[in-house]
Amino acid sequence: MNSTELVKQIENKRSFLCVGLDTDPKLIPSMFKKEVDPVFAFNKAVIDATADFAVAYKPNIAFYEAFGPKGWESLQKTMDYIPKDIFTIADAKRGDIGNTAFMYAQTFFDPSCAGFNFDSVTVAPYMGHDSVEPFLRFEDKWVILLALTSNSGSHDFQMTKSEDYIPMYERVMRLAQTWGSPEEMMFVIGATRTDFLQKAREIAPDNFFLVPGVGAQGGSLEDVSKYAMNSRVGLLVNSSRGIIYAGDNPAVDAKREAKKVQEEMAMYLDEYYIK
Ligand SMILES: O=c1ccn([C@@H]2O[C@H](COP(=O)(O)O)[C@@H](O)[C@H]2O)c(=O)[nH]1
Repeated sequence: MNSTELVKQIENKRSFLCVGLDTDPKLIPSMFKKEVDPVFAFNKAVIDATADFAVAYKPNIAFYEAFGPKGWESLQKTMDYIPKDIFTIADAKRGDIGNTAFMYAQTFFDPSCAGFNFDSVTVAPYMGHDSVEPFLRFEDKWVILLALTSNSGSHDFQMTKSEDYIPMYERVMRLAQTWGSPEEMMFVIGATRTDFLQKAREIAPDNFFLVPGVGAQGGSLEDVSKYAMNSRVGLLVNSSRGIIYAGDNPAVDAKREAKKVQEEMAMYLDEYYIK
């Protein structure tokens, strides 16, 4: 999916919500446990309940690969079920030397390999340009590079400053913009980093940001919208647990939560989105 299609979808749905499919078999409500594939049955119910309010789905790959072939199969069925006009993110946080990185890219982008056809994959920048470039070889696919993450450990490396006083996350964002255009590269900026949202937008004015950390992690949707929206919206805000585990019945509970977030987003689009 290209950025024009993504922005159009955001405008039509008045939403920049990404629903995280972090499906933990232990947390699936009992009504799904009798199904042949409880993970897929649950995801299907969540997708049915939230597709009107979401512009993206983000299965976190850890929740699927932990269960081997069965998990990969649940992921494949989930991907096949997601409506084709909705953006998809493989939250895999990959990163390795070039030839290995290309294999990872094929895994998620080339349907003739593992069968997946994700729009994007999250990538760790630590190994540098040749570990990211293989993901950029695929047309209309996106790299989502970790920049300033939502966890407390983000201080350990991402905030450290070199002799020129530039924090690591800023160096990553500036250099990575020389590797790929805003049409193929997004950055992960945690919603919990309110104090840096404005700075991140200053560093990368045109890139989309994938923003995890609202909902269960407590980040403010209003601050994200106020400080990081750009003239093409430029935001995909993720909520996983806050939506998918909102109650025992996704058709009611996940729907209610997704609708609530979408309505708040529509308000912020009115207030902060200046084309
Ligand atoms: O900085 C980051 C990068 C990725 N994540 C991922 O996003 C979701 C958040 O889930 P919630 O349940 O809404 O907290 C999850 O898949 C994380 O691995 C992140 O939280 N922070």
